[in-house]
Amino acid sequence: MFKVLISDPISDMGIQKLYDAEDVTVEKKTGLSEDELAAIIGEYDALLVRSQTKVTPRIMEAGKKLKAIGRAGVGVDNIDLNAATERGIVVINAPDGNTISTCEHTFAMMMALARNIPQAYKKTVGGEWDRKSFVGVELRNKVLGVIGMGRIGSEVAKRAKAFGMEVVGYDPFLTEDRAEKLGVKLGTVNEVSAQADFITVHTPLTNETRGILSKPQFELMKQGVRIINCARGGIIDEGALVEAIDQGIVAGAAFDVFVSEPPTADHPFLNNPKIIVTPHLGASTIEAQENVAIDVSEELLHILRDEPFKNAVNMPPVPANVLSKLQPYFELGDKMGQFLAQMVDGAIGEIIINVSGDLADVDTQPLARYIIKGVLSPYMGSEVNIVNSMHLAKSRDVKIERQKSSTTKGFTNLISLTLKTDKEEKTIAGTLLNGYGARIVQVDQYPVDIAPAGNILLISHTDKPGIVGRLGTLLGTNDVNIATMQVGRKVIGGSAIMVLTIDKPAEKAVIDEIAALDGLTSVKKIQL
Ligand SMILES: NC(=O)c1ccc[n+]([C@@H]2O[C@H](COP(=O)([O-])OP(=O)(O)OC[C@H]3O[C@@H](n4cnc5c(N)ncnc54)[C@H](O)[C@@H]3O)[C@@H](O)[C@H]2O)c1
Ligand SMILES: O=C(O)CC[C@@H](O)C(=O)O
Repeated sequence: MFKVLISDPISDMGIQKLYDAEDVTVEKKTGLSEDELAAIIGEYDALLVRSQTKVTPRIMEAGKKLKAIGRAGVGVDNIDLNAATERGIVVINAPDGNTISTCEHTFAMMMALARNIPQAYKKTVGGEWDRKSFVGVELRNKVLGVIGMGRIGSEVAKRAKAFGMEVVGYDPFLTEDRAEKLGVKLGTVNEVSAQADFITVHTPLTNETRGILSKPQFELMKQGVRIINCARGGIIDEGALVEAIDQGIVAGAAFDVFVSEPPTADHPFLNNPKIIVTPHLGASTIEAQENVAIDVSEELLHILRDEPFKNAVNMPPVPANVLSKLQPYFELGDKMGQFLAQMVDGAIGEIIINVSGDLADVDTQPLARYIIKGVLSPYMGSEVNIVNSMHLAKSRDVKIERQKSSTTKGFTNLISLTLKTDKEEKTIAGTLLNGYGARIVQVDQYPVDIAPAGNILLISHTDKPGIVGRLGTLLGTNDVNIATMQVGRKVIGGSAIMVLTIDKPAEKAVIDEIAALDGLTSVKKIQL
């Protein structure tokens, strides 16, 4: 008999399958402190949570029998995934069940914003009959900017079309084809910022998306733009938004999520009459809570019964003989993926992985999972992992090709990675060097020797005197210390690259200054 503990309020209808299962007993104990949970978790085979329970390494250490942790929802920010993976605990989530509810909440926020409903309600119930202060705007014929066109963003776009809005969207995975099918015009973040009357964000919170709408974007926006965030706090810079409201650029904003939740009483959003707020209610509908509970309960039963399951967000088992050959290359593969994903421009359409040497003797799928996780993680953050990376890439129509070849170019083993986007095709190669560890040994056609870690600047330029000096001076002036520097070229005076590792990330303004140097073709900031 398996024992399942439910430690957050979760829809009873949704977990009926667990109650009905003859091989499962279910106990509900909500509101437990970490101490209380740690004291009892040892009895249970599975734990089912929403977002309140923090499943820390200590809880997992105490959960000696734990086989699975289920999250009734999308974000697994409250579960320590590394600790779960280390202990072989499968973590599953329910990514689809709350899409529509969150999309509808976004629309509710957009309409409340357009018609000042919360503000008007407050005055009316306060006894005032004020019709002059709350003249709104129509959605029809307005431009909606959608940043992040995944599950929720795409549903929002569809509904906006029905309201007669024009939609302009940005997502690194949004190809021309898919955009056309959705009736969405493609744009960059800055283009979306400049064109939209309403802007809504639907990305995860990652290094790339943190502050994706900040001061420079607000400065590009139309006077009177309205902003909505029902995704994650921090995607829109909270301080810059308040400033843009004060400057009259932003007419109003609607937020369901905050950098820190719940926000403190002095949070600037709470006393601003132009900002409407809800307490992270996107997924709070009867239907969504039922859907996510059904999805996660079914998956938990599969895991407990050793049946195949799909929505794991951490690690699957790999046969020992395959693991021993591939494991040393997992981290390199992940870093190569992150490196190349930050190097390319455009929407990724194809990932080609080529291995040679001993690595070619085994099934390289587990390694490919790490590489693809690396490729997707700058866009998807902690949502992507080695269990779901292939699935996520394929579900976004990204073609994956695994090849084997006999050319190791003098190395014992070589991994070569190519990304094809709608704009370009780029390749890097990496290996493990005896005594030196992981190295990227080729970037495009140039031989290099880069440890894939820390802050890297990758610069394409024309090979001519003075560039290295000007760049060094510029970085020095901006207090950016160069740790290592390499240059590579094909012919004297031709195209060349420079790879610098620097001691701290370069600010956007510094990158812009570098890009403006005479002779430079491109500069890419890579963070590993
Ligand atoms: N308010 C709530 O209660 C609630 C409920 C559900 C989901 N969410 C949040 O909503 C967000 C979207 O959820 P989803 O289910 O649509 O996820 P999803 O994975 O289907 O879509 C996210 C999209 O963001 C894109 N993206 C990643 N980096 C980007 C970047 N730099 N610029 C533009 N786009 C980028 C991805 O390519 C992907 O298509 C998540 O943050 C999720 O946690 C909030
Ligand atoms: O209401 C919840 O459980 C949070 C939902 C949402 O933020 C998610 O990531 O699924």
